[in-house]
Amino acid sequence: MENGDVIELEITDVAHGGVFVGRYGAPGERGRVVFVPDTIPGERVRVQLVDTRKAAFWRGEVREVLEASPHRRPHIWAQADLSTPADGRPGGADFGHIELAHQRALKLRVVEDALARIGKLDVPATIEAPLPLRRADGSVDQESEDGTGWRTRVSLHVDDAGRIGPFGARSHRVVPVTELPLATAAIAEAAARLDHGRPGRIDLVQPADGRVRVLPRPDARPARRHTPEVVREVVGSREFRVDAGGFWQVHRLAAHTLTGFVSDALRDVQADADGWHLDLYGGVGLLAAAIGDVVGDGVRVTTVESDARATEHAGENLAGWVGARAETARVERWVSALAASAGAAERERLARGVVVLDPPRAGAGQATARAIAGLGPKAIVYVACDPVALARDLAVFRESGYAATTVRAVDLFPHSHHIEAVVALTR
Ligand SMILES: C[S@@+](CC[C@H](N)C(=O)[O-])C[C@H]1O[C@@H](n2cnc3c(N)ncnc32)[C@H](O)[C@@H]1O
Repeated sequence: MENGDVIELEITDVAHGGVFVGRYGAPGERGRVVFVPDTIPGERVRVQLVDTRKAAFWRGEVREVLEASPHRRPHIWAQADLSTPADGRPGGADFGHIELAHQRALKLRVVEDALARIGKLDVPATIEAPLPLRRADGSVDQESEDGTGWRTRVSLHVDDAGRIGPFGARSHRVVPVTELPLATAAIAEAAARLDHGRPGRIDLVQPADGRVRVLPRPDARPARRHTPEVVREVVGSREFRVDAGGFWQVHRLAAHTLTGFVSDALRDVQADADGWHLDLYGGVGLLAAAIGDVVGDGVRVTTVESDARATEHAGENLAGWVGARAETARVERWVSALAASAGAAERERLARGVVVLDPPRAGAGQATARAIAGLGPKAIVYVACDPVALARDLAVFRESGYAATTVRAVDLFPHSHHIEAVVALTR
């Protein structure tokens, strides 16, 4: 077979990365794996092959759904629907054609598969929606019924012709759009008003004050950089300073939800004031604050983050705890330097402490995971945004004597394949 050929496939599974799996071959044979987006396990689809170079698998695109899954829905983003020609479909909502509850069942399957196949781990996993937030005035902020309107951060792109929009599905082609259903209403309105920009990126950010900031990030950067605006985010009764363009969780309920999940895990492992706790890949100190709230005023916690401005904010955000420190460093270097320099008293406090880590998509990696385990903390709480990287790191932690009892996934990215998970590990 070659690119352009059209085949019929039965879709049998979901894979990591927002694609689905069918096998092409004669009846009775295992057949060649074909990865296809925009479909659902159980569907029969007509697929055009778009990449047949590899021996192990091919890639295809759906041309027609012959037998639809009962979980198929009109796409949440009309322009991303299969009825739009492929080059006019925006990316970022690759599960938007699937009923919300079924998206979560599929994401759980991806997490379970990664744990079993890549991590060789037999750990049960669960999946939940973002936690509802009860405000001081008694009102409850919760996920919208259809799972839209959650993005408080959106990146759009401007191409050389001045077109503004998200990138297309699986491409770096700018696709102008008339709506942004995953964004908050205020961001969608601000995006609709954008009518020009220099080639590059435009970020739209809506912090807790509700006002949308438009942050142009042209490819041709100005010689003189301006000091970034600092905005305020709110989680429960706590405030966090963060650069408008700096890292903050994207779903409007994410910071609150992760604080809840991490606090539950810290209570489960009985984090207390005896230990020296670490918040690795700490950003502006969101999870260090969760440690402080669970452990109490006497907490000793250090947050480690590579971005100097984020660390500066973490220092201020955690100023209410005298035992809190914020350090700018790469985690891999900081942990090995600590391992080399810690004296007996520090080792003892580390052994009674908990390490919370929230690495970027690539995970901590083998060497860093091993070095973290080498510090010998009483427990590790891992916040992961990629199930495959999580499974790899959990396997390293298991070899180092740390076991997880459950993996608690949470859907902080509805209508996309992305998934977050929180895992508590003890020795
Ligand atoms: C997923 S974010 C988590 C931030 C924080 N826990 C939160 O929830 O707001 C990961 C953070 O790790 C930082 N980072 C990435 N690679 C790093 C490294 N090698 N060492 C230290 N920090 C790193 C990023 O700048 C980012 O702030």
